[in-house]
Amino acid sequence: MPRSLQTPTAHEKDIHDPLATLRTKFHIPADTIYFDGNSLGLLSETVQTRVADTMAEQWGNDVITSWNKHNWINLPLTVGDKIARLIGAPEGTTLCCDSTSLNLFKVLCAALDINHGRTEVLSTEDNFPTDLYMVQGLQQLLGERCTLRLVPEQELLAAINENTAAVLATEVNFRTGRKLPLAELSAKAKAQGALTIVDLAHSAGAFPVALLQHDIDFAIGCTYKYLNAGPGAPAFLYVAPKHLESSRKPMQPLFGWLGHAEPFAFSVDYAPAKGIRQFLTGTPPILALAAVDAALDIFADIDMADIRKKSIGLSEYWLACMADEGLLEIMPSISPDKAEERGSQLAFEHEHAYAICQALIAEGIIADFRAPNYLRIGFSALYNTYGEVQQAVSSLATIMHERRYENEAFQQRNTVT
Ligand SMILES: Cc1ncc(COP(=O)(O)O)c(C=O)c1O
Ligand SMILES: Nc1c(O)cccc1C(=O)C[C@H](N)C(=O)O
Repeated sequence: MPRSLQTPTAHEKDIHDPLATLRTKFHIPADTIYFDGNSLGLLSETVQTRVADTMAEQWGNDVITSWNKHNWINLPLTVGDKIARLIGAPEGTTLCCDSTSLNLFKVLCAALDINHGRTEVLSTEDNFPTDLYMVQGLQQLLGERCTLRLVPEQELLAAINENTAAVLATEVNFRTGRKLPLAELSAKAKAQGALTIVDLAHSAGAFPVALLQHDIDFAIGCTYKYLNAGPGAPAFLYVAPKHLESSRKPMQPLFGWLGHAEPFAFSVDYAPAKGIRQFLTGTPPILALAAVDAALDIFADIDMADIRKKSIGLSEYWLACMADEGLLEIMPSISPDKAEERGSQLAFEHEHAYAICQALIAEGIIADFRAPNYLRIGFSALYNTYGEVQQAVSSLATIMHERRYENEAFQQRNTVT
């Protein structure tokens, strides 16, 4: 059925939005409409206050006693447990630490070790590059014990076979927004004796995830997108309970002292801590972790199903507005047509996508560009409104009709796009 605007209006949709009040928790920059929460989520007052307090009270006044007094030492685990609730993971299986890239390295090693008769990491050609680079780096280290096979995303399921040690899949494609069917992926992997490693960078906080239910072996992801924990905030890592329970030797090779069974014994030889703690490496970045902790508090009373519902509502409305303006013919969507097959973003193709994005930014509408020629729009159910969608698409229409992308100033490339 063709999408059409009809009723209710954006204003009516906003009035009836059950999540509408959450927007007031966020700092919305003046004269800005922000559709880039899929790259960097917005700052909330909750985070700002907690970081200021952690700095002034805990670091400032309680200084080193805070490791015990404020339980800093266990923050990667307590924050990890809060993330666990959003990704369908049980307590004690998730850590908040390091970057997504580093965490991937750790779980890749664990997966190859568990499935040690096999060497193949199977992934998609269009995966986020850092995921592929981490495998390539590991390959350099392990030689023949690690191989990488890349297939087109739509062939991933069929490509899993008896040689596959681990399937490495990003649930939501960072360019197209296509959402892979984790349940089917996991079932096929299990049937072939392969393990699953899932990158949830564009999933956590964007819609419900059910890691345990889908029997996923390992997961990683970041907290600075839909979880709004701030630029470079620590990432997360999940290991299925069955692997944590059955491990008899260190599961990963980065033997940091805080992953040791007794870090304050300061012994010469490494012995891994029990459970998920052994995936820790060095001293946690407390200020950044405090930000993640506070950012997660915003999700405490929210049903992730409501977030998903609104995210779909916003993206469908965006498409309806574009259809109404006649924009989909000149900049077609490269995202799946069915909302259930998308994450929380849309992407559109146009040869001048970069300049179009810059022209939008000049109007205070922040989206982003991804090479080679895609305009990406990320929807955050916590703070975006239907009114913003309407206004942004109307500006986009003006930019396209006036061909503002031909302006040279909008064609100058920045280092970070
Ligand atoms: C799918 C995916 N994985 C990983 C990353 C980034 O990893 P890191 O946190 O190590 O920079 C991103 C975005 O930057 C991403 O989109
Ligand atoms: N992590 C980023 C950064 O440090 C600078 C600029 C952008 C990012 C991103 O998160 C990119 C993002 N993963 C993407 O989907 O394109």
